[in-house]
Amino acid sequence: MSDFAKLKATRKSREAKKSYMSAVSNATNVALNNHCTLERSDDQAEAIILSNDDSGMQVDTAEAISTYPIASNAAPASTPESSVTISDQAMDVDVSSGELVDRAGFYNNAILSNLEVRMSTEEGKGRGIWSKAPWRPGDVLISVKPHVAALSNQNLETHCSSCFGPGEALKRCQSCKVVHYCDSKCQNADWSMHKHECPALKRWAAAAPSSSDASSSVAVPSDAVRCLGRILWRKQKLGHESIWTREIQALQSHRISLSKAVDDQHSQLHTHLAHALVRYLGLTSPEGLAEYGLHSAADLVDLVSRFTTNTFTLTSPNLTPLGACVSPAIALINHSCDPNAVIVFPRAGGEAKKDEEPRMQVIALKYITPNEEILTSYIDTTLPRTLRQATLRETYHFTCHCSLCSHSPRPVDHREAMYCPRKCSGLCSVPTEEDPLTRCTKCKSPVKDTDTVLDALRVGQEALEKAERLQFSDPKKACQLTTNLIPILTSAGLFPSTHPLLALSRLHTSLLITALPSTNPAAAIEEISSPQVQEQSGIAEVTEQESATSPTFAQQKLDEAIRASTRSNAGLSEVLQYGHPVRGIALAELGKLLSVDEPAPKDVKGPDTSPSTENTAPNLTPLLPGSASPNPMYPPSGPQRVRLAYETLARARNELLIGFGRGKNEGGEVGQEVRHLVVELEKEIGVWKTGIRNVMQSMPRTK
Ligand SMILES: C[S@@+](CC[C@H](N)C(=O)[O-])C[C@H]1O[C@@H](n2cnc3c(N)ncnc32)[C@H](O)[C@@H]1O
Repeated sequence: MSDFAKLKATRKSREAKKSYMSAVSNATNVALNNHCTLERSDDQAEAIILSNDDSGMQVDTAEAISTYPIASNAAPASTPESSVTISDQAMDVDVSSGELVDRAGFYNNAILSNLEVRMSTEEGKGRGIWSKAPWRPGDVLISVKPHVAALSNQNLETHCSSCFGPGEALKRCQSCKVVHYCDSKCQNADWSMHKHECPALKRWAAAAPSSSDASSSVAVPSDAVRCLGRILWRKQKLGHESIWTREIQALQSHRISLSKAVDDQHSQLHTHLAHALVRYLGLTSPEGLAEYGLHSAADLVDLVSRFTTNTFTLTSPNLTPLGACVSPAIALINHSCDPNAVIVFPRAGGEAKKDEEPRMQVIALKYITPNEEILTSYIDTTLPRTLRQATLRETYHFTCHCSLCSHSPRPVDHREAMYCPRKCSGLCSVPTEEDPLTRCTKCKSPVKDTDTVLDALRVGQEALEKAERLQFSDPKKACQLTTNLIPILTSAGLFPSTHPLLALSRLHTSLLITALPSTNPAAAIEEISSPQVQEQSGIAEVTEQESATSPTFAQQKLDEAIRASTRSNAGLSEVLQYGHPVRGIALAELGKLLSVDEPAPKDVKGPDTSPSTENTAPNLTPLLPGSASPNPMYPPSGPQRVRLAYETLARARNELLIGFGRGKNEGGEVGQEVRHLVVELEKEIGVWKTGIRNVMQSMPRTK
């Protein structure tokens, strides 16, 4: 076999790339925040009959929130006016001194070795976790199985409800027909919970308006309601004095803040959850709640508030949101918009360690010194300060004073920046309604056309919200929106990491990847030439389809996805810390796209014989310097593309080794997969080099 043939053979052996593509396509909705944003499900909460009785138990939580006083055993964290309630039954804060007293003895156990729980000196911040030792980026600080977890409704059929892994041949519970498991081992592991959940799910479905349609959204309660159900059943089983229960009881609650804002969306969500939970438990009278240790409506609201304040998004190893979970130890970590740690679910142990899943880990993102507080971000830190602050206030009831919120990055925050109007290569802050005057920080030229920029920002935000809503129900329309809006924002001069341009670029990338045509030529030919298709669709349609499955079309779409992914990566690298898991996943996604066999490569001039650039960063800027226009020569084709794929994946691996943990973790499931790809590409590049050397040696020497 000639070297060229060998090369082609290597390229063919990368057929497994189709699975890379499906892996890539799955990352359509990467979670940027660890804490869970809970949504209402259409679960007939309104149908619950609100009852008041003499015992004072009331199921209408909205009213309860404003009516009921603080439970007498609740210990305010700092001052009596504090809106924060922590540790009632756990009694771990001495009310008079405000000191943390670990009476239950559960915080400083093995989970927290080289870490400790302390009371924050900052007003209202409550407890937090501090480091007792130095840590390096990529170190695993905490590794636990959550106390409870539940898949979101859309993942119930595609993932195992015990180990939370994906599966193609999952087995459905015969009785409730809702949850699925890999096998009987997974089912047995979940049985102690599911035996309570199963009849509750059946009861819920039977009461749903169209109970015949088990897949309808009203037939299954939301993940939040199912998680809350699991908390109460487990609490009942283990006893109210067990450490497990006391850890849940010790979670921080914001019930009092809710009472001050009964009409806001967040309070409505609480009311809705409380209603739905009562119904899910099948309770007909309020006394029924007592068997779960809830003796007043205030207790119920406290439980829901603890849950919403301390719930995390359970994600796949590529950060796709899968559901919700609660871990009291990890929930002790306070927030910063510039965090030194992240929370991930790396699934690093593969099949062999499946029974330990889902494993939730806190990973150091930066060097951490002893006596430094461990801080993660509850929200998307690519957002500008005003949006971050609004989300934190609304959902977590505090004002963030982290370094990023107190001192805006100088000279310009890249989350709200635009290019100099005179293209001097400097940047300006984007204008705002309140502060329309802005100038280039380098040449001091003012931005004159502020209305155009303000309009672009406004329509960009509206389009983003609309496209996010449509991304699953009507992805084509969502893609149309992102395709139309991105050029408007870039021509207004916005910097790639500016909000909402970055968010639109990321959504656009994931929509393009999901819509990629099959890159398998065999499949494409089959679709074109199938007589059935020809008969049914008529010639005109076949021609249309032909173009949609032609290699040239596939190449165009692939290149478009690569350009979009490159633009997203360029934006993310401006605003996220090196090694942030979102950066690692986005880079891996780009590397995989670049490593896909080109369906219709451009004229391949010959192998890239340039020296290895393993340690240099690939050029991820498809933009012409100082402007928002894409470089028309990007992406490269042939061997240059293979080399770029190799460099991008090698760089992704380095970042994944931080974001998903070094050592045994090996960057989690995605990091391990990327390592295999890097090795394959290295071999391929080696074949190119050998081929070139052989060709050179066989050529007659010229004097
Ligand atoms: C998940 S809990 C964190 C642990 C909590 N401090 C405790 O004592 O249980 C989230 C709550 O902690 C408080 N918190 C977290 N980060 C904060 C910060 N940076 N500043 C002020 N309060 C914060 C807020 O009350 C927030 O709702």
